[in-house]
Amino acid sequence: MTVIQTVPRPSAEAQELHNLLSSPHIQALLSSQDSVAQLDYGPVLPPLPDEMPENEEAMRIVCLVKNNQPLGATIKRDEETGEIYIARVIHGGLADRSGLLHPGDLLVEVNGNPVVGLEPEQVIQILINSQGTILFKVIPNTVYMRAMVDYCPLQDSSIPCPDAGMAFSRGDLLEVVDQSDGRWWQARKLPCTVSCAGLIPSASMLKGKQREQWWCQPLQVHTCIRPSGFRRSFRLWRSYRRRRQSCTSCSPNSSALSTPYEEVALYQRPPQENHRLIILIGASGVGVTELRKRLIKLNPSSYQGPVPHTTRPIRAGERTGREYHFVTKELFEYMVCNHRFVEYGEYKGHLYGTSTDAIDEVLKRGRMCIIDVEPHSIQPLRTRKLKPFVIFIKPPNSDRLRQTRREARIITNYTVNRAFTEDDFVELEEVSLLIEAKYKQFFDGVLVNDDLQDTCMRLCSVIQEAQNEPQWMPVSWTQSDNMFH
Ligand SMILES: Nc1ncnc2c1ncn2[C@@H]1O[C@H](COP(=O)(O)OP(=O)(O)OP(=O)(O)O)[C@@H](O)[C@H]1O
Repeated sequence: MTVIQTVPRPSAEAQELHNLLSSPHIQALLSSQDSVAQLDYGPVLPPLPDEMPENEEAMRIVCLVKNNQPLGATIKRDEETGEIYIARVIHGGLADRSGLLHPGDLLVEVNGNPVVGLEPEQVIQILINSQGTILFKVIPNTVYMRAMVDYCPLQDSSIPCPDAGMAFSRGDLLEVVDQSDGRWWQARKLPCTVSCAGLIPSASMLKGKQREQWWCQPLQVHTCIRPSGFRRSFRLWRSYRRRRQSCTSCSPNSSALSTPYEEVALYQRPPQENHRLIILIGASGVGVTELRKRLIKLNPSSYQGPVPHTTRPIRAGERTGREYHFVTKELFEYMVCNHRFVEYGEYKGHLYGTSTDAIDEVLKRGRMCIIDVEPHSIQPLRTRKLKPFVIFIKPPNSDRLRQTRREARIITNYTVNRAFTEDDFVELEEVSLLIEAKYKQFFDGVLVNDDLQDTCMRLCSVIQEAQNEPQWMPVSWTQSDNMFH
């Protein structure tokens, strides 16, 4: 406009341009553009506090600009702990529109004032007294769950919007960010790569689906793993294994109807607490016994296996409590009736078994107890007391498996000790896939047993991490005694 004004005789086009630019609409548009370009809009949010909490993810800092509207959230006090929680978020209110405050969030500070122990009225007074902006520090009510089933939104006709759904498979760690809807939750998969959450069915919804499926199927698909695929060796403490031929996958209380999500929390074992039980799982012949043996040999003062019980007569050179606990048949059967065994079986007319007491004995001595069990024995061992850490031992790829086991010997029947055959390898690979498919939700770690020495070292460090670093485990294992009966 300035340039046009300085032209002595502007053309018709220049005149028209001048008229256009001086119209009120264009003037308003230009003025807005200038304000935005100069960041000339307010109010200005204060900078984030310097002292950020160490665990940044755990704490959320919410800054809201106070206007004439109410905040649109109610708070409540936990009478036992004195903690203040967001009770409700009123739809359409300031808090709701911010999307940053949710029911169940723990309120830590309001404008720098710690609120724990205060009466809700006192907290409200702080809000009333504050001017301009309000700074909240909250611990979000995030729930972490381990998926115990597989889910695919594209195969679910009941999902309101399949594109908004999130697929997950057993063992995945889910951060559930919204449980306000009884049927559809919102969650992210961890470790989180996308910030946008997806829809997943709620626990009750998924349970309903499982029940429906179970009753609708005319015949249950037989998914059990051939018993012959399990441990075949007949060595010392596990010689009883062969008699275990149960099929647990086809019974109604199998994983098909188990809880679809397991709430988990990060837990660090306090140094004074017993070590976690280490469970090794793997297809027969993959090297579980070998690894376990090597680990114990490497550091016998740290690692130990439980001493099994047997009814077979004691032999010369053996000592009760060392090779076995030698007991009578009556005592053994009494222990079976009282569920004292993790696993037991019969071999050549004698009973053999691993008892929970034998595991406790190792743990009480301050050592790490390493056991290997059939996969279906994992579930009964998953207790708050033992806090088991399950490591799945996997074979390497086909070529490496055959290469590395060229010199290896397997004990297949009684005392026969022979080289691996092609059939052994095929069976090992098949069974390994089946175990992984059916039990992977229970695995805390997976190790590929390629080079033996290398696997042994990795096993060692995984176990150290399991004992000394925070790990995800069921919330029920982490709660204090008075909350958990
Ligand atoms: N990484 C490896 N490289 C070479 N040989 C291995 C490796 N891991 C294990 N082996 C050998 O393979 C054979 C079978 O291993 P192991 O006895 O530990 O199997 P397992 O998983 O305990 O099965 P089972 O209970 O049926 O005996 C053993 O001779 C062992 O030394």
